[in-house]
Amino acid sequence: MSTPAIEAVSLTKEYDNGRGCRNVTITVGKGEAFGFLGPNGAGKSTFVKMLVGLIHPTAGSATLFGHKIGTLEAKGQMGYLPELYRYQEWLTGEEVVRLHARLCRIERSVADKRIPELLQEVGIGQRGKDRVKHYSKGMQQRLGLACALVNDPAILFLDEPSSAMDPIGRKEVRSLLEKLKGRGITIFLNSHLLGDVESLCDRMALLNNGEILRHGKVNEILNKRKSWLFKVGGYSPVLLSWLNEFTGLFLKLAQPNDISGQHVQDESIVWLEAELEHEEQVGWITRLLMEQGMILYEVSRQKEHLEEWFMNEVSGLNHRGEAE
Ligand SMILES: Nc1ncnc2c1ncn2[C@@H]1O[C@H](COP(=O)(O)OP(=O)(O)OP(=O)(O)O)[C@@H](O)[C@H]1O
Repeated sequence: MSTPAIEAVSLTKEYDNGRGCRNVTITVGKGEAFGFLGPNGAGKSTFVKMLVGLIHPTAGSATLFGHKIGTLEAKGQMGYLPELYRYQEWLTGEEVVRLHARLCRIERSVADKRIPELLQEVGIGQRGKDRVKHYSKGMQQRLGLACALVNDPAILFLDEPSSAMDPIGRKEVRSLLEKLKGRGITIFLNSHLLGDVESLCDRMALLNNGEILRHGKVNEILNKRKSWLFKVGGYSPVLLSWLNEFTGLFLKLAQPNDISGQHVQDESIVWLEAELEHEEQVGWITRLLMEQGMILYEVSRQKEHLEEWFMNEVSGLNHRGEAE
């Protein structure tokens, strides 16, 4: 088996106040995109800061491509966009990226070619000669992405990479990340933008109060809940109770906002929703509905989105977050 991009074993950072993150064990394969989710204060940034060598773990260990975290060998493999970034506002965008290139010991001729390309790629190609103090927050975040990419990293750590951007900027960053993933770069993404995690990441972990609560493949996690919708005519509440009693399932009326963009005019036409274990049950229900004289207009599978999954997972949890 090839060396994983990240291997963390019981990685722990306990701050003096007892907060931080505890016992995080994960493996991220080369070329994978990994999403790290959790409510505010769950410990996501703390974990990333340990991996990039900014803070020392209080217990456990981790490697990047087989190199111990914190070593030059590990740092040489990575690019990092911190959550709270701040660049020298008296420098121009180009100069900031050049400074990062020098810190990474990149030859001048290579940097000369790469810097304008990178600025172009992150969408501030026309503004490279402007001083950072004239950049908007979104442009500074784009600049941060260019800095993170300057050493052509094998792994990219991104802590909320588009938090300062408008919807257009976020969309552009999403496509850039898709492109980088396509080039084989491993991506570790801390994000509250669950749609981005859903579309980009292969696997994910959910952190709460510093500990991993769930982890796994994004599509497997989202496929676990198998909800189906049946659009039927000739509905009556009596028929619904009979159906539930007969099948032992829990069919219910779907709320209109569960079915985005679908408007039903006629009140005798409704959407029924059921969570089914097996796909064969769809045929069975369909037959029963028709046998009871209902008209079946449509059957569709309701895909759960990461947003709903996240809300279900964290609701009711005792989340310490930022509370005292
Ligand atoms: N230097 C520090 N000293 C003490 N406590 C800290 C320190 N840095 C973070 N914490 C606390 O550790 C916990 C985890 O913080 P962290 O920033 O890692 O969370 P996060 O999941 O990244 O949050 P967010 O989504 O808001 O960025 C929080 O309770 C935070 O207040």
